[in-house]
Amino acid sequence: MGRTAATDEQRDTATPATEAATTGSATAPALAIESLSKQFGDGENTVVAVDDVSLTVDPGTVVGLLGPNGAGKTTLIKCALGIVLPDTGAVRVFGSDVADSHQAAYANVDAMLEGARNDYWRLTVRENLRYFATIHGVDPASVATRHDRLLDRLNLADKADTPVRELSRGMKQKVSLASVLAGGADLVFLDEPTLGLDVESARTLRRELRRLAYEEGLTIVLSSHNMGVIEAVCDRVVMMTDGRIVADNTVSALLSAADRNVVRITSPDIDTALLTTLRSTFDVQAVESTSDGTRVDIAAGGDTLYAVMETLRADDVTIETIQTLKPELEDVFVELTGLAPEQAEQRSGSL
Ligand SMILES: Nc1ncnc2c1ncn2[C@@H]1O[C@H](COP(=O)(O)OP(=O)(O)OP(=O)(O)O)[C@@H](O)[C@H]1O
Repeated sequence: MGRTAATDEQRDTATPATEAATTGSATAPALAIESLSKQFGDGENTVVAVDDVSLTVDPGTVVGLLGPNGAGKTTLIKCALGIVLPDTGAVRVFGSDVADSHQAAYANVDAMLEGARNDYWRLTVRENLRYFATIHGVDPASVATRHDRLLDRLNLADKADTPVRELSRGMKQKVSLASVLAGGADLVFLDEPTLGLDVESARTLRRELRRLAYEEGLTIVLSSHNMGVIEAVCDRVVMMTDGRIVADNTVSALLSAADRNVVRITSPDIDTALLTTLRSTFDVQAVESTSDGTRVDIAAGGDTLYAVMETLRADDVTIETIQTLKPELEDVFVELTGLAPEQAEQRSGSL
């Protein structure tokens, strides 16, 4: 899977250092889920949470799971982690089938579920990192530099010797993430990692996730309702609804495939009669009065733009401004999941 969807934030942190991780010796996928299904309850109360899902994640990539509430994201992650037993299907982690060798398969895997993990609040930040490295079988002294860098990058260095209980909620969450990364796992699952963080902390965290993937070859599977996070951090987006995958591609490929090119035209000459004509001929999506005249948004895929221009010319309309609005990930999400736009807005607003 290529990294064609690099945002500015991604480019800031991108280095070629992890090419080996994605193309070199590690030939097995970091995660391979094959035909996995999981249902809860029985009879009339049966809920099919995950329905025949297959997914392969390459080492050193960041894959985002996006979907409305109840789509099956958490269940899929829990099945991948062996916390929930699937009804059917297989999970392989770096080539090891988790059914054959549970302990070995998960040796280099860690997770932060539901935006937090159980850090020890009486311990200091650094003690937590050392503790979680130890339970991963890593001598904390051997990863002290890594811990310093993590604390530094997540702006926690000056809190390193402070007990976690004395930190703000956002800081606690950053400690949770640092703890997940402290043991040097090669694959981490992060469920809503930026939930509840302020804008600056969320940005810091996104940057660090990108850096860890690009520079250190960390593989990240991340679930979030926040499309800004998904767009900034992920190489690839997997959209789920009703337990199934409805899209699986790079952000840029999803955006360019979206059939939602909208042209925005502003003119003082657009009157009610012309608006009626436009509405009856085209897909007029919004109309607004501005200081430069009336502003109209029209869906303009294919040759529609030419037809719109022709209609305006026939009415002697002088155009003040014209621009094309690019589709956003949210539009693709709405299109593929069948959600109402306001539902998607609520989701993307919850940083
Ligand atoms: N332990 C359980 N018992 C019964 N039903 C469950 C259980 N866990 C999940 N479900 C159901 O499975 C479906 C998928 O839930 P899941 O939590 O995986 O979705 P999700 O995409 O993570 O949703 P959200 O974005 O709200 O976290 C839902 O209908 C949910 O109610």
